[in-house]
This record gives sequence, structure tokens and C-alpha cells, in this order.
Amino acid sequence: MPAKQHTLEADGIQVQFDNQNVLSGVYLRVQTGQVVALLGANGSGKSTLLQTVFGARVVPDASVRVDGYPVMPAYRQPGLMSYLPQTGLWPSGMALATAARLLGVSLVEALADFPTLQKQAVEGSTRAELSGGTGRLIQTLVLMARRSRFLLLDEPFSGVMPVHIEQLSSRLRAARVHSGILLTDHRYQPVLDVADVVYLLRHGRLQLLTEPRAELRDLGYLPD
Ligand SMILES: Nc1ncnc2c1ncn2[C@@H]1O[C@H](COP(=O)(O)OP(=O)(O)OP(=O)(O)O)[C@@H](O)[C@H]1O
Repeated sequence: MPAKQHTLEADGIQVQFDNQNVLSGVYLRVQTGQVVALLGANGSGKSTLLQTVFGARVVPDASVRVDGYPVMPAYRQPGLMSYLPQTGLWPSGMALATAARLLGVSLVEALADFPTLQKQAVEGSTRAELSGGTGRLIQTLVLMARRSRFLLLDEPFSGVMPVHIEQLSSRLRAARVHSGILLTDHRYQPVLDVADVVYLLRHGRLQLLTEPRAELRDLGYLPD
């Protein structure tokens, strides 16, 4: 029997910095079974939006709902949402195994199918001892192993080598069985390859793209 579908919605999000509107009148919808891409220029407000949805940023009048019920702050609801911030998920000097344990995950299971990562994540090793891309990938895999209903990923492909991006993309596709995934990254190609739905954040608003590659080219986000 197919898993029951759940819907995350967010709206009413108005954010200003220095009297400039960063987010105004955003409506976002993510369903379990979907990978939803959030694209946009540097500084367009993608990270601000993810922080707000997770509850890490408090925005008056914002509404975040799952299946129609308010879930603010979402991070307080057990099993509901996991969030990979752009700045890192745990302190870089913390042992990977400790970080995974605090997140309720087995490091070995999280890194299954990634033998090179398993070799690097030996007892006591920390993110600070790994390359940037390896550390990024390990954080994403640990977070995914929590199997939360919704997963917010801010630049999971950053610094990750193509062969691992491919493997991570397969994991993301498979994770749709139990999760809805909201993903932002400047590596448009792998994002578009994995996404079921694509939003462009522009002038503070979300635009749903129906022909993502063509529209991104027309708007100057992708080269001709
Ligand atoms: N705490 C803050 N104080 C002032 N301005 C901020 C603050 N946080 C974010 N901003 C501004 O808000 C805008 C949106 O930032 P945000 O990090 O959300 O963009 P982004 O789309 O994630 O960018 P990038 O793709 O470069 O990561 C930027 O202009 C940024 O300078």
C-alpha cells in the first residue's frame, strides 16, 4: 500500500533587511514523495526561507503547516523535520560518531554504500580533519538517516565530487518514499536532474517553473 502523503506549506513570510524586502508573499508547498528545488541568485533569500520554515528564524505572521496544522517551530516536532544549514550541522571539532549519536543515527548505517567515507570516518575523527566536500556529504547522509518526514537541505552538493553527487541524488530519489525534500543548491544540473518540482525565488517571491531549463535560460540564470 502506498504511504500516506503529507503536505508542508509555508506562507505569510515577510522578511526585510535594511529596509529591503528579502521575502514578501512567499507560498511554498512540499509533499512527501517529492524533491522540490528552490533556485535563485546569491542573496535572493533561499537560506532565510529554509531557516524560517524550520523555525530557526522567527518571522512574525509566518505560517508553517503540515497537513493544514500549524507546526511552529517545526524543529520541536519529533520526527517532522531535519535541516542542513549552509553553515554546517554540528561543530567542526566534534567527533563524527558523537554528532551522529546526538542526532539519533548510526554513522555506519548512514554511510552505507559509501565505503571511502566509511574509511575516512574512523573512530574519533572530526569534520575539521576532512575535506570540505567530504564533510558536507557526511553531514547530509547523517541527516538523511534520521528519515524525518521533511528534509530541508541548504547546498548539500557544495564541494561534493560528481560521482558522489550522483550517488547522493540516488539516495534523495529513494528517500522520497518516506520524506518530502526541499533542496537548494547552485549546482543547477544535478538539482534539476533530481527535482520533481522547481521554484525560483526572485524579487522576494516564489515562481513555480513548468519548463525549468528553458525558463532559467530565458531569465538569465543558465547560459544559452
Ligand atoms: N542577519 C542578517 N542581517 C542583515 N542582512 C541579512 C541577514 N541575513 C541575511 N541577510 C541578507 O538577506 C539576503 C538573503 O540572504 P540569504 O542568505 O537568505 O540568501 P541566499 O539566497 O541563501 O544566498 P546564497 O545563494 O548566496 O547562499 C542577503 O542580501 C543577505 O545579505
